[in-house]
Amino acid sequence: MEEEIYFPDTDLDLSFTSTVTDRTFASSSGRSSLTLSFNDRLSTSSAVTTSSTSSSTINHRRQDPHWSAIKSAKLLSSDGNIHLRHLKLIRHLGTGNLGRVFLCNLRDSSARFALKVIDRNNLTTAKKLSQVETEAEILSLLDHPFLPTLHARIDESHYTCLLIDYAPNGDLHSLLRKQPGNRLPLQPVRFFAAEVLVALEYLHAMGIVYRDLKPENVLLREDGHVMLSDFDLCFKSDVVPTFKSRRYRRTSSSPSLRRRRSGCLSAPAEEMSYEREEIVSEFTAEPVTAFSRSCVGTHEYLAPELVSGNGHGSGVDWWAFGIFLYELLHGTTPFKGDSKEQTLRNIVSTTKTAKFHVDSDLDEARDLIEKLLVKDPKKRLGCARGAQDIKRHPFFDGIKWPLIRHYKPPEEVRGLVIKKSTRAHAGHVTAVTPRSRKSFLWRALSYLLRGKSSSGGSKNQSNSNYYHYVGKSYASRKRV
Ligand SMILES: Nc1ncnc2c1ncn2[C@@H]1O[C@H](COP(=O)(O)OP(=O)(O)OP(=O)(O)O)[C@@H](O)[C@H]1O
Repeated sequence: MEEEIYFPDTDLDLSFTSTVTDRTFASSSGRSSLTLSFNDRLSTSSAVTTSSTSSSTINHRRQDPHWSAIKSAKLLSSDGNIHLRHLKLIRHLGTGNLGRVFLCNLRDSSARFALKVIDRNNLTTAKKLSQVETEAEILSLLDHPFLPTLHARIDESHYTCLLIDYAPNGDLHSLLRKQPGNRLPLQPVRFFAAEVLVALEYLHAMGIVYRDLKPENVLLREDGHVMLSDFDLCFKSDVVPTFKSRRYRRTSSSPSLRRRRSGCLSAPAEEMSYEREEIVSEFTAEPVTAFSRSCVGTHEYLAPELVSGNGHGSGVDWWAFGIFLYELLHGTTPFKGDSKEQTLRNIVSTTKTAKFHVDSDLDEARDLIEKLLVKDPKKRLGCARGAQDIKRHPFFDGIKWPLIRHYKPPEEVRGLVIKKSTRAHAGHVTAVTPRSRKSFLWRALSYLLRGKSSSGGSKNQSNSNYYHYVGKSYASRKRV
């Protein structure tokens, strides 16, 4: 039986949070985020304030029990806001740089949340206060299935508390440590990487550069889908969205053909490659003009331009995405040295490159990682057109991006417990209803028929709807 801790109704001396603010990592790695400089922004508010955030306006979540619980609690609250007295603490989940995180639920409700409690009296530097404000500000902007929702911000006495979605499956780093060789098989890697990519794409479209991607910050929801966490190192800039059509030509080979190549069913080399040409309409919203000189992040994940301190933009997230992919597949990071200094030297060295396992199944992963771990950010995949180009890499072939939240999380991963009964209701994740499935199949079929009757190999497709993918599978049957 878990011990229940209630917030006092009147007494605001929440002494349970006042013991430590020094970082004691709950995560298994102890790899800490580094902050060498940051725009200091002081918050002077000390009054009791409670802000209800996006949850009151996010109507597409009305099926979500968390959303309903928050709504009911607000209705019953005398001032329409959530206060600490409405919450029941269940247990301590972990301690970070800024404060402690607790599992809690609303009184008279079974909906569980994570509560990040920051004791402002223990934040000794303006930089830390600024990070709290950054985290709260970024969280308040988010509305995405792979990112947490800020249900309420509660400022009482010297505490700032952020009530967010709870991720009961721990973090990806702890999950990796449970796998043989600390690495995951290819399919789960594709699943987690695709979801993280979509979350980064959304952040970038909002002008947010994340700067702290690592498996420790990829939490896993009850339904096995990801939830990025930790936004205190983010920076925000303007985004000028563009919409352009461009001719896109690609030659690739399918995994099944690669397998045949090595077996007795070996096909002639020219049959291995597919070439397809598409005219794609691309929506790009990437903070390409973002610029910061702050050196923040986690050593093994720092991009060379971050280490050298010459200024960086959103490309640091694509570098980190390359390191992330490498770590999921290899169980370690590619530039790790004996000391943090050596790691940084390896990152900036022009001669040091990532070493890969010799495994033909990893060919496409290797190619993608190499394109992401290009030391010059101008030549790095993703830096010109953002996530679009990464999504098109053969490593992600076959993924129907618009349906990504409906993909089944990998069940064969050791230590990942997916609660099936909640899959259709957890957060934003809803099952494809029979009706929508039917209409999807119908529209896919009619598109296919239209595609067959049209002449020529090039298709005018938008990558922002599923027609693109139906068209792609049709086109990929053609060999040149
Ligand atoms: N929404 C959540 N659901 C479940 N566990 C969480 C949640 N948020 C945080 N945690 C746990 O609490 C710990 C502390 O989280 P917190 O975000 O404060 O710090 P951190 O991730 O260690 O990073 P930093 O110190 O850089 O902010 C995490 O390691 C994680 O295990």
